[in-house]
Amino acid sequence: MRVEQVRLRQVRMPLKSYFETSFGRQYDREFLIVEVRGEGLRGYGEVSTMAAPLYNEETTASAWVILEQNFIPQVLGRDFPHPHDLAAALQHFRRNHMAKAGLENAFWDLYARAQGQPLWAVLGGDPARKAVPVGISLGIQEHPETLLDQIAQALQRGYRRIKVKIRPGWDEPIIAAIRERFGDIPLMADANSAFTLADLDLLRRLDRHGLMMIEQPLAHDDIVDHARVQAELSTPICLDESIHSPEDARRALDLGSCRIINVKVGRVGGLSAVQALDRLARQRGVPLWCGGMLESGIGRAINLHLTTLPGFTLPGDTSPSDRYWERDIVSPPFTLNADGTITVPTGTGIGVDIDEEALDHYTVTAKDFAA
Ligand SMILES: O=C(O)CCC(=O)c1ccccc1C(=O)O
Ligand SMILES: [Mg+2]
Repeated sequence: MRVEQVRLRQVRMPLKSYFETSFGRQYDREFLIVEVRGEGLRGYGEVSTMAAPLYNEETTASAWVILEQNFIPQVLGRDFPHPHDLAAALQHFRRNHMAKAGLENAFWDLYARAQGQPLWAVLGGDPARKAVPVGISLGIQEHPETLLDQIAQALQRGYRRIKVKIRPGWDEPIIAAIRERFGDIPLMADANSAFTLADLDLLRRLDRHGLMMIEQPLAHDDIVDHARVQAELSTPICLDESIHSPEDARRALDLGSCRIINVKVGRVGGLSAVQALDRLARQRGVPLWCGGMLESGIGRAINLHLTTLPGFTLPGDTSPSDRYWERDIVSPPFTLNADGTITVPTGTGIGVDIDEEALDHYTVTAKDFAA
């Protein structure tokens, strides 16, 4: 399959309500959509960067430059029999994983469409997973009552687990209040690196609440201190920010830095890396789940397909479109089934139709690259 043309778009979508984590409050999403064309077909990928380097070091602007100057010239006009071959052609470029994943995943979509297969099938997903169980990630609020109301609503809608964001000052007492009101619900907390080894006492207090896991309590670039904390806690630590590749995951598991891994396809550099992580996790008996970056319907579709890989055994952060957007860029938008699952699209490729009008509406800039 030859990469004949690439269209890069910078997109800005306002969130229905702000999303606050330990690193800040977001009112909208600014990211890139990559469209790859070949053999009369189009494939789509999403670059899940943020406008500022708050979650990781990439930004939407840096991803644009790297794609334009390095990644797109590397693949344009070339023929790749399989997406793994395109991934291999980008492998010598260091990091910039979200930019890389946007391009590689668009080619996966194109490849799957050319094969007449859904993305999940070419990835090696489990055909029995017609729908995947999902959870919700709830941001930091002005008042604890607001969060408790949101949890009540999420449970009523059928979400399979509740994740709440924590940071110093919005931590153990919040979890205690949730346990007090809702009892033994499937509950976890995500610190987005807001704590240090000096907070070990606080982490021990959190440990008493029987959480499913504590996500990324310590620094974004650490796997050593996390191992020390994991040795002290009975609650599994889940790493997010610290895992950039299957090799990072192997090292973290060897060190005992975590017992669960949050997989974000952008953070690890594309669907080929996700397949390798899935194999590693099954060998090691480590549960995986699909993380989220407040994706549009395109990134969301990709997340649903990859969650059919057999190592993904816990509910992910893939909520339905109306949790984030007044109008999504795919049609129909994703909805939550009453049993807390989202149905995996069945069409070829990512299996969703692009709402071109909505996509154009949200597009800030676009550029075409031809072989
Ligand atoms: O609903 C989602 O997409 C998950 C949201 C989420 O938790 C998140 C959103 C932006 C940046 C980091 C994270 C995270 O998982 O740490
Ligand atoms: Mg996280």
